[in-house]
Amino acid sequence: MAIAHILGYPRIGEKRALKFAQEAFWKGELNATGLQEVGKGLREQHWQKQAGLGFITAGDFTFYDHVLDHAVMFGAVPERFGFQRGVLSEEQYFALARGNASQPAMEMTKWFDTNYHYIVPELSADTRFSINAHEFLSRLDEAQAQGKTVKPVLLGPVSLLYLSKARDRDRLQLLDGLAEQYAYLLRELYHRKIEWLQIDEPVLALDLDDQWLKAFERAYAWLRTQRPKILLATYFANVSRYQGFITGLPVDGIHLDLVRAPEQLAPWLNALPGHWVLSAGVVDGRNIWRNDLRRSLDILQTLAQKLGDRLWVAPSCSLLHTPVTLAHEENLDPEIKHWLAFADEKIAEVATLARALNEGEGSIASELAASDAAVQSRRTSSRVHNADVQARITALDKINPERHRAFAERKAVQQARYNLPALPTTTIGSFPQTADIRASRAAFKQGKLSTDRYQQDMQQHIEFAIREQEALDIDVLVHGEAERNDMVEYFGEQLAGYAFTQYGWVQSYGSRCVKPPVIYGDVYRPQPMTVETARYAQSLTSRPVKGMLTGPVTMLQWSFVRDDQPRQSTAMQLALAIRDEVDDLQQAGIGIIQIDEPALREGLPLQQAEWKQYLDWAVRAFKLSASVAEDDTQIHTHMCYSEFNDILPAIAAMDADVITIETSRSHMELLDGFGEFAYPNDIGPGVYDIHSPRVPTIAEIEALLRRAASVVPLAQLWVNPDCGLKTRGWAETRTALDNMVQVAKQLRTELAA
Ligand SMILES: CN1c2c(nc(N)[nH]c2=O)NC[C@@H]1CNc1ccc(C(=O)N[C@@H](CCC(=O)N[C@@H](CCC(=O)N[C@@H](CCC(=O)O)C(=O)O)C(=O)O)C(=O)O)cc1
Ligand SMILES: N[C@@H](CCS)C(=O)O
Ligand SMILES: [Zn+2]
Repeated sequence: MAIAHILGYPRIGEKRALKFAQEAFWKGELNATGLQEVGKGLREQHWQKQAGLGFITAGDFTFYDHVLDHAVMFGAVPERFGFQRGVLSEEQYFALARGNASQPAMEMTKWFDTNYHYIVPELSADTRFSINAHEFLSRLDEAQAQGKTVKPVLLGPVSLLYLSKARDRDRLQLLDGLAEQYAYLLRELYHRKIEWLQIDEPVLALDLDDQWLKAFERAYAWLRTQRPKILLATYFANVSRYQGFITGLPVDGIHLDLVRAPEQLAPWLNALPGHWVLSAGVVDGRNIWRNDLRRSLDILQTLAQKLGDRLWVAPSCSLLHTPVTLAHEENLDPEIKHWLAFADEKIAEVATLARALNEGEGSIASELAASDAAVQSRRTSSRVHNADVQARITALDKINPERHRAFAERKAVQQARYNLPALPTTTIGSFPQTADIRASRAAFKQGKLSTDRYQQDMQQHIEFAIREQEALDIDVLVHGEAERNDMVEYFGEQLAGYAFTQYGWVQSYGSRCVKPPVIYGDVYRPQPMTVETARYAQSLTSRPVKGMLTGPVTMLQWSFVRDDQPRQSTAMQLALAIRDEVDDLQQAGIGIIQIDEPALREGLPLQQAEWKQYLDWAVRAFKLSASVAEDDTQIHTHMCYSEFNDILPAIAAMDADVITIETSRSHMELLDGFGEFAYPNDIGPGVYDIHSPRVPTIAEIEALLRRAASVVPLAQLWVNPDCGLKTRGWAETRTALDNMVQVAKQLRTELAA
């Protein structure tokens, strides 16, 4: 019997019940019991949806982040919070993720190459791991009460350690202490008669040195006896190069991502130990396309002949990265909707595939026919293919990706045009997305507010933001992005080749979600997207207002993308669409234009051997979008949420006139890279951590700016926050920016003296 299962299910609920409960709890509008009830209800719902599978998966739910939950479960709560060992209250748990009055939050960073962010465990020489699995086990009890076979999931010890940061000690020295605690937990699961446990070791997707590979041997040696059978789950890459190590581990099966890395199947089939199961991840857990069941079945049937009962069928990775269900999507074009599968539909797909293996292809005749029809319609639909876009792409080589003149000459003409002071101040684009703004948009979307009224509302918010910035005496203004639901979705809604959903939410971090739009066809820009708004904002002030665009790589990275052509082909189409907008903005008199690329680093392949190829096309896409700018049009770009030291040459090759980049959260660590690599153009290292409601003091901002000035020549330096301010409130934003401008002015005076 082939078994169908999933590696994990989205936690947020069909209509984001988790988000609303979390935020109500944080506002004091819901108590801890109420919050726990919402969690319990969601878990039950998620298990019911998995009822047709061979297992229901437990341990994948979290009230904030699963990496944080593991740190808490294994007793790695940072001492600085002063919490007593043992079970944390809900307030204490959230304090770790979000900070409290006395402590900043734990660090948050990107989960591999996804748009999900995890909380980075903080370790030190004093860390003493000590298991407290009360919550994990009580959720396991809940799952078992569903009357189904339960497969719990854990993040593995090596990945947990690798993803942590240790202040004053080599993390590997902490490995045995951690693995020992895992062994206690596994023993408990064994006594509870759990037959299979899934252990995720996603770091196997990365380039690991010998030390880390040996860490697997050492950690898993603790897990040899008195434990359930272990399915070692890998995803996001080909892991066959570590086969020698992996097959030596005391586990009982492996999950492979056969969507991202189908080429690893053959080597694995040859090397699979005789008693291991193979969980074949054939349904795409990172994208929303309906599975081509016939194609999957071809692969699976060959596997089944060889493996028999040792074959499991699964999505490629946890379904955390897909929206929950298509069930509530009423506005999607029916043809396009027919091409899609969200988490619930993917569960049905793996169940269908397993049924075909167990009961014969005839048992899924109607599902196969529907899948064939969807494949055929997507392949031939006129919605997908556009001759004009193809013609432009064919002629791509005729577009010069370089600006007309070199940076130094451009800088001179731009300075002549704008006459900005030394250390110019600016912000990154968004100002607080207030409840007012969101309520207007919600009313507009529900048809309760006319287009005219909505636009008037947005203009009022824009005018408010402009006046605030003038009062703060900022040099280069922004319109504040009030009209944007999201920096990617907003453009996706206006570009041809894109579809967008009503409830296709995916968790980004904590309670924050994004609704990635879907690129289903050739992308082009039917009409200008931001020109009227930019023109309006500029009409309100004599100071320059930056036009604000999302760049092609970020549009690609934060959308669900076509799987019927290479990513880079879609990136070039996006680049041309943005290029058209840059040109229209400059024709409309907008002389400073920011093309945001926060996801450029995130899109970097997980394995270094593939970096160059990616960076070549990603940088080219950005340059194509920007090179239409005249020399006196100043192109800014912005990056955040990542560490950039390893790609500084590629960032420099983008040749933006100014880059504003997140640095304050990491205490300007980025600037260490400047020792070896002198960034050639202007740069604004962030001096205000916008992730925290805490207002940075003048002294803090000054220290950061002085640190920046010790590495970057003053003539190249801009002063700005780390990122946009959409998640902040106006009161804190105003004070923080006031402090920032004061510091810039003070340093300017010092310079002039
Ligand atoms: C910079 N970041 C972004 C990433 N990815 C993106 N696609 N976009 C990004 O900006 N990745 C890295 C980071 C991640 N950071 C964030 C930060 C903040 C959010 C966030 O605030 N998300 C919002 C949803 C934003 C949105 O789409 N808003 C819509 C709909 C608002 C809504 O929920 N409306 C309610 C009713 C209105 C009300 O009364 O509030 C409803 O529809 O029910 C809009 O503004 O129109 C969030 O709430 O989670 C995400 C990632
Ligand atoms: N312009 C965007 C960039 C976020 S990364 C903003 O300010 O929100
Ligand atoms: Zn940003």
